[in-house]
Amino acid sequence: MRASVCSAAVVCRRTRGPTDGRRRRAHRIPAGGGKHAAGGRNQRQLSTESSGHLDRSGEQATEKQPDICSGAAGSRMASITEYYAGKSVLITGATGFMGKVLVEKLLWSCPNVKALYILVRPKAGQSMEQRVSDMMKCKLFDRVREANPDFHKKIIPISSELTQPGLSISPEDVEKLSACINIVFHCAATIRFDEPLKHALQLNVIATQELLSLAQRMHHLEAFIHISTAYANCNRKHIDEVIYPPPVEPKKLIESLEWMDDGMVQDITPRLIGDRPNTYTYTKALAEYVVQQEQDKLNIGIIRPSIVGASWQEPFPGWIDNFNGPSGVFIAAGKGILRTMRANNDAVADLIPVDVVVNLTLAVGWYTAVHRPKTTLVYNCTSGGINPFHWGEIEHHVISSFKRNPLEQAFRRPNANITSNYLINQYWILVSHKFPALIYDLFLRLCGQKPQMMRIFNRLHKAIGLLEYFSSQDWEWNSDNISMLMSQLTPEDRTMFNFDVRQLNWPEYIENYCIGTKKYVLNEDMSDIPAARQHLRKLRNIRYTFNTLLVVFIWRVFIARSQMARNIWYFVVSLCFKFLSYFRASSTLTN
Ligand SMILES: CCCCCCCCCCCCCCCCCCCC(=O)SCCNC(=O)CCNC(=O)[C@H](O)C(C)(C)COP(=O)(O)OP(=O)(O)OC[C@H]1O[C@@H](n2cnc3c(N)ncnc32)[C@H](O)[C@@H]1OP(=O)(O)O
Ligand SMILES: NC(=O)C1=CN([C@@H]2O[C@H](COP(=O)(O)OP(=O)(O)OC[C@H]3O[C@@H](n4cnc5c(N)ncnc54)[C@H](OP(=O)(O)O)[C@@H]3O)[C@@H](O)[C@H]2O)C=CC1
Repeated sequence: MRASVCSAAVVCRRTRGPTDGRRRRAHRIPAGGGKHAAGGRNQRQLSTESSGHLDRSGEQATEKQPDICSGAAGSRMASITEYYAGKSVLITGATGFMGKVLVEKLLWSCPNVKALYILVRPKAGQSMEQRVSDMMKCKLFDRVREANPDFHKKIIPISSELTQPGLSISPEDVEKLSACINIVFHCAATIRFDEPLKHALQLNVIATQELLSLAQRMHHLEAFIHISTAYANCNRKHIDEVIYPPPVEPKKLIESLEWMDDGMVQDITPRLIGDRPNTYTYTKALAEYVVQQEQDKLNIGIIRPSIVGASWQEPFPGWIDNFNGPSGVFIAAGKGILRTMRANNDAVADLIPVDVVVNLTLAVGWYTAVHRPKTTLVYNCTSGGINPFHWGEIEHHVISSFKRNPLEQAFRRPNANITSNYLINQYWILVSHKFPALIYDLFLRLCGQKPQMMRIFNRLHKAIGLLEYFSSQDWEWNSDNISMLMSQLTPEDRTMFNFDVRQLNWPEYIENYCIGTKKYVLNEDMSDIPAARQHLRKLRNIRYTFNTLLVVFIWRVFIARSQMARNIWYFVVSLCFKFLSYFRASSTLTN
């Protein structure tokens, strides 16, 4: 029994589980027809688990798993903060967008967490140590740094390249992790939509399998939390909190791809992914299945966030550090480059702030470890069913926000036209993207510079093409498990680990999101806004002048070629003249 696990909770052995008061009141959680009963797992696995987890080689781990539960009447569950006190946590993908926010929130809200082990690889000429040190200097960690300047001592980097056998973790590190880790959060993945299948499979599926094997060697593991995506099953319109049968048995796919060269894999990829739009969603679906396969040996929770956006509240509103998902679209629109896109104005834009996902993740870690649900619980972390907001509304708020807080050196004034009609979109691409790009590149050539706008648009069209699948249709996610989890939290936890998106004010969120892209992705200074506004005014005047010249030019061409155009022109001019004379005469009379 580990007294340090939590001060207020009753710490009890698993063998006591089923007879324990709170556990007997098993939660029946509706999840797409499947029944999950918290506590039931104890009964089912009593004989194995009361004598410790089996490791991969079948040897029994020496120590029994501690279990926290509310036992006798009058005792209470550990709060989330209390639960993480004294715990050692393993995080993959900690250098990524979501991982960083998870690390920050753990350090902030669970200051007594014992250690955060993070799997990191050297990258882009930077050593693992250098990367972690840079990460901790990031503005995201300001409040943590202020509260505890030594916070970095809790972060223990472990060198790991997830695509390598055994995750390329040294035997010493494996020993270390096996001995101390209590909770695993698996966030690492390739989230690229154009990832070759072999690589996506390697990282999203095989690395997950490797991590699960490592987890089984951890003597004190209480929960394994896997981050999936709400779009893993985007080939369905209604998505329950269940794991659907995989499109193919992962083991068979892995074996088949092993002997194929890259060209062959590329050829069969469309056939394999079928009605999914990319290798990302396909491999994430396979990963869910792979994770679920271990549910008899591990306490597992799966979180499926939808489109993860900037932070809503924590550590401050609008934190974002990448171009993924909608962020790149917002920036391109704010720069006045992107002016048309295929999206359904009336479809729900299922954005979810990153801090909501992280708060839910920590709550799921707590719930999975403390309640030990009988089977893997899936949490659809979405906003559309609870507080819907639509792409048309997003477009309106993004554009108006960037007009109020413009980005520096915009190409054109922000203005957008989203449509679900292919032909209309093609028309606007021609008129609003290609034509201005051609003119600008011509201008650059005349100035002796290298043309660049057409190249930028080609890249943008490729990126947008990959996103349109998600912005052109609606999905409906069941989120009963989220509601169930919320009902399990104390009022304090509900505030500190807030994942209730009913409170989210979308226009305010979008405004902060746009400002966040300016400040943290583009590193632009807010003090430059007056100059940026001045630049937009200049662009507007250029546009008016250009439009006027264009009309005059076209009209001149018509007049030169058509008698009818000349007649209309004389008629309009004489009409204007008559009006002017009339107004002059009437104003002379009144004076
Ligand atoms: C008309 C305007 C109206 C505005 C309002 C309407 C809004 C509609 C928005 C619709 C958005 C829909 C979003 C749906 C997202 C669904 C998400 C599903 C949820 C998930 O589970 S996963 C997370 C999402 N994943 C992604 O978003 C990844 C997508 N990205 C890619 O797959 C690749 O990046 C891409 C697009 C294929 C490009 O590849 P490549 O050309 O190789 O470029 P790199 O990625 O290597 O990037 C090079 C360099 O450029 C930067 N970059 C990337 N994207 C952009 C961008 N859009 N604009 C500017 N710069 C960009 C990137 O950071 C790299 O910079 P470095 O400095 O690192 O070199
Ligand atoms: N962003 C989104 O909109 C959504 C994300 N998700 C899921 O959330 C999770 C986190 O996503 P997000 O933070 O946005 O993704 P990021 O791309 O920002 O982060 C990915 C993380 O995985 C790590 N990683 C990738 N390849 C390797 C490798 N070969 N070896 C070691 N580490 C590696 C990256 O490390 P490095 O820094 O070294 O590259 C990085 O830390 C993913 O599982 C994703 O599927 C789900 C729904 C939406």
